[in-house]
Amino acid sequence: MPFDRNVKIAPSILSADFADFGREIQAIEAQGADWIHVDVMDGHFVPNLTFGPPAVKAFRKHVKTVMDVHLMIAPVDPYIDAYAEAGTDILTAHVEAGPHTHRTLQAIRAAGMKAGVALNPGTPAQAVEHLLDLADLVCVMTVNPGFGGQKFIDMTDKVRTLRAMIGDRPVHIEIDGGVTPETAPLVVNAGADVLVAGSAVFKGGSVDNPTPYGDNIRAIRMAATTLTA
Ligand SMILES: O=C(CO)[C@@H](O)[C@H](O)COP(=O)(O)O
Ligand SMILES: [Fe+2]
Repeated sequence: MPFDRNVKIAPSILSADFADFGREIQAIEAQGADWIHVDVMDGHFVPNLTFGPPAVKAFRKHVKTVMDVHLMIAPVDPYIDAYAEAGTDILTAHVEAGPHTHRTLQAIRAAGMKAGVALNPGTPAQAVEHLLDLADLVCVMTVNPGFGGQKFIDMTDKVRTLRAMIGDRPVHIEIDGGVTPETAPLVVNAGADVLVAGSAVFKGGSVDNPTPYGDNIRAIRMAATTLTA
């Protein structure tokens, strides 16, 4: 698969109807989602609990695009094979989740997935500098992880630093948290190419009325690709 530098919108199903994931995934893909973002939380690394490998495997049956799994768990390594087996395309682990992220990223690739590394807002870009040859994606958190619907924390300078560090390597920069048509241009202008959005995509719509999902995705994409440098 050639490296895609265009802006991609990855709706987070954390904001979907938890009783209807299959139809929600179908609806957002039909409405223009590029990737599907799945937030895995363990109630330990973050103060919230969501899904594990069996649920992710069930989502896979509905995902036709790219399944982007964001692990907010510690430890990570014992679960890597289960997420590969569940059909994950991109598996992202936090650099704060353990002392051996280098080994974790190697194991993710060895299991046949693309490897991502995420940074909390308080973690500097330099924390992942030594990992850039092992990563396909760097996820810059623009909220403290654990919940959808939080206010965007401006990490524009970190994104710019990372894009310069990455240079010509084929590494995506994903932004996660508080992405809206107002905040998207800031981070895309700084070098991000993947925008996770939960509340801003799902607001106003439902599986029986999915048109607002498409309107919301288009509004973010339009704002993000109309740059004001
Ligand atoms: O990883 C997380 C939160 O920890 C995210 O993926 C959120 O689910 C994004 O939600 P919004 O901030 O877009 O509502
Ligand atoms: Fe996420």
